[in-house]
Amino acid sequence: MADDSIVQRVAELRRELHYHNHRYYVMDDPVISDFDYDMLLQELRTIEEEHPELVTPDSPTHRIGGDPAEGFVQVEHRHTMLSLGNAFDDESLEAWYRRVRNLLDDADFSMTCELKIDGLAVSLVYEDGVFVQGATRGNGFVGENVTQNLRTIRSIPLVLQGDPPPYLEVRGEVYMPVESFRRLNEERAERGEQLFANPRNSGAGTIRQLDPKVTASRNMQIWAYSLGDAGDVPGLPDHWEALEWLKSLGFRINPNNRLCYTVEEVKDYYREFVERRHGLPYEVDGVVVKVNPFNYQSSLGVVGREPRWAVAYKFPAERAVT
Ligand SMILES: NC(=O)c1cnc(N)c2cc(Br)sc12
Repeated sequence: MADDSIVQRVAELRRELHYHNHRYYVMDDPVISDFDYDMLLQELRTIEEEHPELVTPDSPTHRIGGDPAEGFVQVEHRHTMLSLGNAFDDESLEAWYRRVRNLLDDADFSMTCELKIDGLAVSLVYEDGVFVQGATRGNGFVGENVTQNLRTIRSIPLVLQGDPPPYLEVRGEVYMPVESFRRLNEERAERGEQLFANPRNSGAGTIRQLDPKVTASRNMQIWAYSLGDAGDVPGLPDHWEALEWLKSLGFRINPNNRLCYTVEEVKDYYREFVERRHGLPYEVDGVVVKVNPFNYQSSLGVVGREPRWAVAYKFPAERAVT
């Protein structure tokens, strides 16, 4: 049985490694060298090998879990994963805005503008601040349990910081950075293997294949973009504060998110990113505009599977490069 000093050292190493993991993979702002990080990880691995009774599933040494899965178990989402209505031009964006304003009896309201990431939507469930389940969107009601694959994504926290509630669901988009996609296809071409068509397909394929070691080898990333349900965290007044709170818990939140107060500001944001989109290290296919205050979101509600309080303003389709 390990004595107290070893138990203390293990807890200290885990805290330090989760912290440095957050700094490197979520904040992209490491404060330790790779060598020193590896030394800490190796020290924890050595202790865990000598004291297997100390191993816990959330240990930073256990991101790449067990053997390949036989298949994916289905999971039911506690809160339906909705889809977005689309707008393709300023007129349809303005029509959405007018409809919302009418339904809110001409109240003023702020909106969040967020880049629509061209990846794979996932649901992350945390119990007592520990990552316990990751699932694909599936049909919105039932998805696939891909927990073991998502655990290998370094920008998905295994243990939350701050003071999370006993149950928390977070939604995000996992994606393969463009540079990782290019490198992956280069390697596949050298091996004479079939190439992936685009980062979205290679990212989705990476999450939905059965071997966590393959996922771990492909530098997948995530942008977290909402709570599973605003009701899970009663104290938050609006979506913008929810994003700030998620960031404080250790989630990776897109730095280009912007709070807007008029539809003109939304259009400015959209036009800015029509120009900037191809300079980003990940693919985006539009802007998600959301009514910010949660009380307005709940009074607007959902039609079918689409929230009235959000719209995806899509970027113009581009000529496929043949
Ligand atoms: N920021 C966001 O809300 C966001 C970003 N990227 C996406 N592909 C999606 C999809 C839904 Br549904 S929301 C959302």
